Amino acid sequence: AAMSTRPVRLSRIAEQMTASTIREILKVTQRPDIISFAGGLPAPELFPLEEVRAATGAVLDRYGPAALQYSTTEGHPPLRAWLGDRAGVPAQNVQIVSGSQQGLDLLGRVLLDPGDLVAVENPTYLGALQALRPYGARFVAVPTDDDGISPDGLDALLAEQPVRLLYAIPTFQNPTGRTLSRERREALLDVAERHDLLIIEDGPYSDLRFRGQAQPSLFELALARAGGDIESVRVISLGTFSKTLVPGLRDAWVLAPGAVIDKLVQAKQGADLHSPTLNQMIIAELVEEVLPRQIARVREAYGQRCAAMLAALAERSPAGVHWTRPEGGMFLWLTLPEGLDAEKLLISAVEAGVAFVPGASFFAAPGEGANTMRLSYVTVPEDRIRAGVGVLADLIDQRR
Ligand SMILES: Cc1ncc(COP(=O)(O)O)c(CN[C@@H](CCCC(=O)O)C(=O)O)c1O
Repeated sequence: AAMSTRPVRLSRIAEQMTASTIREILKVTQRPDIISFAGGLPAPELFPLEEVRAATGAVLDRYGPAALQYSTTEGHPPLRAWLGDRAGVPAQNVQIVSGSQQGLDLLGRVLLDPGDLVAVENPTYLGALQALRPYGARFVAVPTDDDGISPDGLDALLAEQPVRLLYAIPTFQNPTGRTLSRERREALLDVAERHDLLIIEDGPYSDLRFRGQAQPSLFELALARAGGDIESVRVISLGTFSKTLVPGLRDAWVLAPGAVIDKLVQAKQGADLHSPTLNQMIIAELVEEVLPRQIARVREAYGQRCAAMLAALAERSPAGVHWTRPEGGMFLWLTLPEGLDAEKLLISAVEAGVAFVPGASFFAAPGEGANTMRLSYVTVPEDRIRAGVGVLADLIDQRR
């Protein structure tokens, strides 16, 4: 029968899929009056709109119809070459993906077997949990402290459990805003080498430093240890233009050994054939001049907005609440007094016109982090940051 009232039977993988809390909250925060500290959405008023308009014209003039035609899965050659040069790797070790979110999905597909143990920070980026879970990943939390991943804790974990890979955000971590020190990065690589551990380093915020000392990525350190030979590097690097240029063009990349890139290409052929041709060409047009200027602009603005949020929190210092002090990135992480439920707080906060992401969704283990929450300080201007923090502080104090 072509028609039926029986529900369509979904796959077992589909059954394991969950919604992204951030994406669900974003639907609510479309209301213009909402002060949203929820999504890690870059400040829209800082987008290089005119530069994108000019780049689009230049690309269409230069490439004509080819800019709108199918293109190769690996990605736009000038963009891969630029990224390869910047990372010190051959262009064939650079794979363009439609957002680092697609990079996570494709890496899950080519690296994970059902049941594989994936070590993650606790808390970690919920989009990684969402991307990897359908491939059968079982998550195990790496011991972390106020300074991020504990290399000794990871060493102990690896001695006990057959971890398939570590997924980490060492620089301006999502959701905590923490950054691993240089010595922890070195110690982490020592532990990884000892256990032959594969690391996926996700670094969307690495360029957004507004305080403190710049740190080399795990990938850079591992490439140096390998004498520049990426084929023997066991850190796969994810990067994106979403946080430094614009997120809506969905342009990001993966740096990996050739064997992984070859499989990513095949997985991507099956997923979407290639990333949008025009978008890649526009980004390639912007990387030389506009990107450095834009990075300087957003660092300045985000540093001011972070300072505004920290000042508002310090001023109101809601009783029993503590928070992280990021050196860069987009987020800070609040821990509420025990017993205070951030998901309940969100309901009254949205009624009062403020949104944030409750922390529980960032924990791989269910039931953890009920009294935690993530605040993004980049999307709204400073006066609305102060107002929004005031509303949250009042709600928290009322719940004391
Ligand atoms: C650690 C980490 N890895 C990958 C991504 C996805 O970035 P892409 O735009 O796919 O390159 C992100 C972006 N996460 C933001 C944006 C999600 C925005 C959204 O779901 O609309 C957030 O946590 O709010 C990230 O934080």
